[in-house]
Amino acid sequence: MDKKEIKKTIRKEIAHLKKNHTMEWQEKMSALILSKLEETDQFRNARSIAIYHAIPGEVQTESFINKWHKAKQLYLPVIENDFLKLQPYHGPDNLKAGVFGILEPASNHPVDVSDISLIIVPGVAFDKNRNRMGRGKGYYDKLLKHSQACKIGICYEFQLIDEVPSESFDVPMDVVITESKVI
Ligand SMILES: Nc1nc2c(c(=O)[nH]1)N(C=O)[C@@H](CNc1ccc(C(=O)N[C@@H](CCC(=O)O)C(=O)O)cc1)CN2
Ligand SMILES: Nc1ncnc2c1ncn2[C@@H]1O[C@H](COP(=O)(O)OP(=O)(O)OP(=O)(O)O)[C@@H](O)[C@H]1O
Repeated sequence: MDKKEIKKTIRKEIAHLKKNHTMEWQEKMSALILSKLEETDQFRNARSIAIYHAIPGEVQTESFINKWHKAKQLYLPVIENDFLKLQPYHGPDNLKAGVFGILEPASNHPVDVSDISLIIVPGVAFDKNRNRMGRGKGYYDKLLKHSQACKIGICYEFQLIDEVPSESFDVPMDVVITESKVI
């Protein structure tokens, strides 16, 4: 199997594992994961932080976004012509459903990625070398390529696998956080 095929198989396996976890479980674990994130120096020192608005099965970020958006400048991804742009988050009333039904900021003032000091990255799976794979569209790879920011991947423990088949364009994380460890 080539790397693309292996990634496809992993995506199916993780999607299957996600079905075993209720939203209640996800909310509880997400709170644990995000409390570990809050304890990192990278988070404490960051003023401008990119995060994502979660969909079911991902580490749930809504309470965290509400908690921090006044103390830090938060940005959320918006898909524009097959590229991710980071738009400032101005509160829950300023969101609209974008492609794939993910909530995105409605305003259009994208920030330069070089102005962001920390990017919280979602992923389908990560490994102990902090390699990451996503949903297979390369959106985050293309965004992270242009960024010097600290990149922190967050996921549930069941999304940590032995080895993500990393390809030349995959950008590794600086830190990966699950409910039971910080890698
Ligand atoms: N919460 C969140 N926001 C994000 C991302 C993400 O992974 N999570 N993205 C990271 O790139 C971008 C959106 N990328 C996406 C890429 C593909 C699919 C997708 O293929 N959806 C399938 C089924 C869902 C699945 O893969 O399980 C579909 O709609 O048919 C969804 C989002 C930007 N915003
Ligand atoms: N830096 C890049 N420049 C151009 N194309 C890229 C780049 N990175 C990835 N791609 C393209 O995107 C496709 C998907 O890549 P990959 O499977 O690594 O996505 P992913 O990491 O799972 O997705 P995502 O980053 O959206 O979460 C690749 O086949 C590649 O052609």
